Amino acid sequence: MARLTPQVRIVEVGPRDGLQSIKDAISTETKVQLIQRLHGAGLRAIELTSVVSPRRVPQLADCQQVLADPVIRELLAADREDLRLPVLVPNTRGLDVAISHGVKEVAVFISATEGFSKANINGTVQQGIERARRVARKAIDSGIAVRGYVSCIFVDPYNGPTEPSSVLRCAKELLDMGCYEVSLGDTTGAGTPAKVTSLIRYLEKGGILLDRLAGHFHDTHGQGTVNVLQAYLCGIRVFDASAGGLGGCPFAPGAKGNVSTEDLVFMFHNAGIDTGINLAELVETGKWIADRLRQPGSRSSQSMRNIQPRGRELRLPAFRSMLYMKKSWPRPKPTTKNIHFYQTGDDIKIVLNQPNSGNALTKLMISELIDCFRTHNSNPCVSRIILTGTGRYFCAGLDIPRRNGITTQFDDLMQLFETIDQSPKTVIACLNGHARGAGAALAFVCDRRIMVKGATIELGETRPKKFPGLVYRYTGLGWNSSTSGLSARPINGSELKILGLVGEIADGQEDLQIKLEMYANGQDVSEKVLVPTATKLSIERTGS
Ligand SMILES: CC(C)(COP(=O)([O-])OP(=O)([O-])OC[C@H]1O[C@@H](n2cnc3c(N)ncnc32)[C@H](O)[C@@H]1OP(=O)([O-])[O-])[C@@H](O)C(=O)NCCC(=O)NCCSC(=O)C[C@@](C)(O)CC(=O)[O-]
Repeated sequence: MARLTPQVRIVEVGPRDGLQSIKDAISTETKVQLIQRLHGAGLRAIELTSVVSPRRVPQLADCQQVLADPVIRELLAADREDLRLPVLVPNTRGLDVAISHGVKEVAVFISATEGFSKANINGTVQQGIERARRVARKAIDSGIAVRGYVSCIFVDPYNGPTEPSSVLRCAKELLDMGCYEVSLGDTTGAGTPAKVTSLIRYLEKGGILLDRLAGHFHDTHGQGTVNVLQAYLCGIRVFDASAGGLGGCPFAPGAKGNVSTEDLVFMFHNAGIDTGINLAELVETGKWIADRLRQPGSRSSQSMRNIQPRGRELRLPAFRSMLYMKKSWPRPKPTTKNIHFYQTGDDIKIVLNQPNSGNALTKLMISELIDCFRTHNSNPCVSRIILTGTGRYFCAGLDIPRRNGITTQFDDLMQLFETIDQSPKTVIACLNGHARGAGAALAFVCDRRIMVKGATIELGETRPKKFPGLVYRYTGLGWNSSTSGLSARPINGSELKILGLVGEIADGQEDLQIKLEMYANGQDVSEKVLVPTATKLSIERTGS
């Protein structure tokens, strides 16, 4: 059995499936721009068009102009393994046209059912298989990759329910003829999660490997995303989708658009599963094309138009916990010497990286942190910001060079605290080690805290001035006898947990990462740590 990875690959079919059944003429320029924007949003598999009978699909009659456009030619010429730009072809004639434009991948398509096969390609299922085999043979001989579709996996619009054995037969034929992957087309959108599970299990038992399958769900009954989720849970990792939820086959009456790419990306990112796609740019593109074609667009783009990006309102904790798995934190983002930052899904992790000085905050570090928070505070695709450090300290306080007084640094620090406090995201301090003075206040400015066992927090002040004063403001605690004792001594995690100031205590650094992920996923979150933000309280300087 193939080893399953959490990552998914999304194949954007908007420029072909999304547009093919739209009646009003769409200019070649708009089609090219759509492809360009999708590529710009991070999509790395885009079905460009189809080379089919222009009488049958008039909307794509300009396929050759699309392929000959300089923008598309440049994309096709790019020698990049991570970029797949298939073109749908029904026969070797279509393949020849595709090859003449430098296309490196084609998609062949057959139906599992006779009624749709006749309507779609004017031939039987068997004739469709033979045509596809001729295309695949010639393509592979010419060094062109071939992807395959099986349509009507659940229901045929003319014949009714589909026999799973026909789907199995077609999938096997496509793989045998050399398709590297078979996309299962729920052409009519009749699928439900139960049907999805049952068919995938059936195909698996029939000898088809899950990593050779993709899901292609239409959203006729609003089941698109839930079918994708179900297929994901069954082990499928490749999904076709269309920006703006456009689409449908002109030969499948009643069928609606493909599941929208924005909704899939939104769902996967909320589950901590990276797609490599920039959701904000994708939403813009989905809105742009839907508006141009006077279509309603995807649910995600409709809701994200009016977003008040209070991170936690965008989260779907149930999905996150259903799909819980250990995350990787890939690709260090442009980073400075002092601060590293990483992104996975909708989470940003900021790591203070000056372990030799206990991550004490220099003027430069404070300004870098302010920039970093400002950038992510305004990004609607980020839900949580996690602040942590390397070494024995989370943060040992302020690093004040002799020649500078504390005053300028304190002003900067206040600005940082204000920026964090006013962040619309959920900010979690993940205390990898001790926090002292300004470092302790930094932890308390965050919405939530988790810490490693053995770490302590020490404000280093005995009077409600400066850092203790800030802490009481940010946490909403009053200066009373039970909390005033926090100021003068190192306090351990257990004590802070009793006071409701820390959500979780981890047994070690590895456990801290696991607890962080579970905590961020909304698992076992105590309401006690959802402290009120200080923006409701006035932030005053409490002394210098
Ligand atoms: C399959 C054929 C070509 C058979 O076509 P045919 O009707 O059997 O007759 P033909 O082979 O003699 O060709 C008919 C006309 O098409 C021309 N022709 C023939 N081939 C080409 C070509 N490659 N490029 C451009 N033109 C072509 C050919 O020259 C002739 O022109 P005419 O003499 O009428 O002026 C035709 O029925 C056809 O093009 N059907 C369109 C199929 C289609 O695009 N369907 C939608 C895509 S499939 C889909 O949506 C499902 C999927 C993949 O998304 C997954 C899912 O959701 O399930």
